[in-house]
Amino acid sequence: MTAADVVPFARVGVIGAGAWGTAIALAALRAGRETVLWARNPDAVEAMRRERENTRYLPGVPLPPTLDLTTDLGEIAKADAIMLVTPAQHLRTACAKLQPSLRPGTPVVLCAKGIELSTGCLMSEAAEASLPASPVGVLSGPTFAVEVAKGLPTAVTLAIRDQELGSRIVETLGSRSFRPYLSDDVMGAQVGGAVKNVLAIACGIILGRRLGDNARAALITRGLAEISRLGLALGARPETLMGLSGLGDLTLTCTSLQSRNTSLGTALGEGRTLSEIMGERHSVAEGVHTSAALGELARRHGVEMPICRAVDAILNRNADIDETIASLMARPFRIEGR
Ligand SMILES: NC(=O)c1ccc[n+]([C@@H]2O[C@H](COP(=O)([O-])OP(=O)(O)OC[C@H]3O[C@@H](n4cnc5c(N)ncnc54)[C@H](O)[C@@H]3O)[C@@H](O)[C@H]2O)c1
Ligand SMILES: O=P(O)(O)OC[C@H](O)CO
Repeated sequence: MTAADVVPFARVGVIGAGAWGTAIALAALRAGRETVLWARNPDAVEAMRRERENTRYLPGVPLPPTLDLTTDLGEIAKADAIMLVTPAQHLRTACAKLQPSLRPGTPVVLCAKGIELSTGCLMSEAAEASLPASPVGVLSGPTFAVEVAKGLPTAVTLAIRDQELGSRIVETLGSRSFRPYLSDDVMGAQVGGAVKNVLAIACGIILGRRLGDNARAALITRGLAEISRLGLALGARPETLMGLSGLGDLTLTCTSLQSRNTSLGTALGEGRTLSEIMGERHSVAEGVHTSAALGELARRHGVEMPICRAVDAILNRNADIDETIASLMARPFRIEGR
């Protein structure tokens, strides 16, 4: 089958009008699709309709009049393909609310990056349990929402088991500025995106403590080793972990203060407390929850993740930053690659 034979879906529904949901809706519109964006808050929908801007989560980016906005999940369920873009901890509830009106066979593409705290489930595991009649895919990669929303060049991984369906989703979302690469490694496409948020907090701490560029490069590299160990234990393919959703997203997130996880880590490193930082923010920093979920998941699979464990200890068990860094550096010397 050539690209010319692949028929894109006509109508895309996007659940979640945070920064990323809004940016994905704009990418779908730019690709030429009818697009409807769902937000749970009627006042937010009213404000977006009136101002043609998502002033709370994606200020400064105009919303074209062709973007439909709704609070009715029934409207979303009529779409041919659905993008699910709530924060990771709310994904299961969103699936449960969507399920009664969803037509069997409608693909649902998960865009959250994280691990469910209450169960240790990756996003596809949580969604497949709630939506047994829907093919579930994953979209992940190095993607700051504002850049996608403005149409700056971006590439992502789109992973789904059914490759024919995957090709249709690629055609549906792909454009001259948004380039999805198709994969069938659904597990692999999620691991990098979830773990990099925790590693980005660690990189931020290093920035905030002014520990230097060497330390950050070491952390990114050893962090990639942690992603790889966990990914392989969960059945991911190495090339996925080295691709856009793995190495690509790790590189982006750990090297930019645009990242909410990196900037949260920086503030921690500068001496602020987690509750102070969280009290000033309304947008999500997924690494906080995922760091707590990762410990148990890694233990269950016999995987060593010392950097992620250190972030969890600092965020969730009040560990002292300098002592935690000192104990990471005091670990026994190792052979690289093992
Ligand atoms: N922003 C980005 O650049 C970006 C890029 C790629 C992936 N992601 C991922 O997408 C997911 C969403 O991130 P975001 O940037 O859109 O977040 P955001 O902080 O911009 O917005 C959060 C959204 O979640 C909604 N929300 C809060 N509680 C909810 C609940 N109980 N049920 C349903 N919705 C709820 C809010 O109303 C808001 O629309 C995260 O997992 C994030 O890691 C974000
Ligand atoms: O701002 P962050 O840290 O949530 O990162 C956003 C995206 O995941 C980057 O790919």
